[in-house]
Amino acid sequence: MSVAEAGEILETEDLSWSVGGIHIIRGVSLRVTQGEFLSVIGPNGAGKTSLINLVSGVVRPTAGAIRFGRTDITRRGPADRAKAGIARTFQTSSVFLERTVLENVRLAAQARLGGSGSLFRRPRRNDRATELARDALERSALQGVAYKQAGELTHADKRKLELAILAVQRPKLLLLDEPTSGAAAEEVDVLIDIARGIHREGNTVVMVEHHIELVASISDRIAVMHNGGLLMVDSPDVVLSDPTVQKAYLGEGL
Ligand SMILES: Nc1ncnc2c1ncn2[C@@H]1O[C@H](COP(=O)(O)OP(=O)(O)OP(=O)(O)O)[C@@H](O)[C@H]1O
Repeated sequence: MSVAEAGEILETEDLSWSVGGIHIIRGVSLRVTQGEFLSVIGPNGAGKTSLINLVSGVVRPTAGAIRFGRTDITRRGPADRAKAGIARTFQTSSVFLERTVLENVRLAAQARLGGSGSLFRRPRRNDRATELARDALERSALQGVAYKQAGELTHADKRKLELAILAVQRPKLLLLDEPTSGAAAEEVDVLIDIARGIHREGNTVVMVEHHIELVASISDRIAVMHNGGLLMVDSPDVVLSDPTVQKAYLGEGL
């Protein structure tokens, strides 16, 4: 059965990445199902961000393959992968700091709707892109700062804006690398709720995140990384009750 028939949107096969003779990712074979919320956990330096970098095309593997649907994307660059429908959080280049929050999300909406050379025209109150943008702002708890310049936002609001921009793009696969990092405790739940909302709209999400309880509450499956390899991939219940995982998160190391 092909990957697409099995309902898988992403498959990494024996994926490895070395830099200067150091093995950072070691033989990771992972399958992500269409519509799934998969979280990636693991100790600092386990290789979680590197895996996201490999899938989004920021770095190229030294061995192994990556398939997106039926297509082998192993040798494709990040722009090509983005076009194919893979989006990730850290693409700060998609945030225009001197434009308002609403304009930023509206530009993303307009790009999705097939806007061409008119991206910078003045937003009209009732056009479709503005409607989509307002909706995304509401779901991301950003209505109150819609007319603020993106560069003036608090850290947490910037993270919300990144999520709102991604949400409005409706990517086929959304890669979230620690969407709550640097956010104050009271904002963490809000950010995770936004991620949950994006998933509920039918998006496939792969999220790297340190807040284990939140990860467990939101994920269909959890992948545990350690030392560049994949330790296990299973349901939150199975993963969190695993003695090795418990040991790792109690700080005793593996
Ligand atoms: N470009 C690079 N060159 C050399 N080493 C790198 C490079 N990128 C990552 N590493 C190393 O690879 C290892 C894995 O890093 P990575 O950032 O993927 O881990 P992580 O699981 O995301 O960690 P954290 O939870 O701390 O963000 C680390 O030891 C890191 O120093």
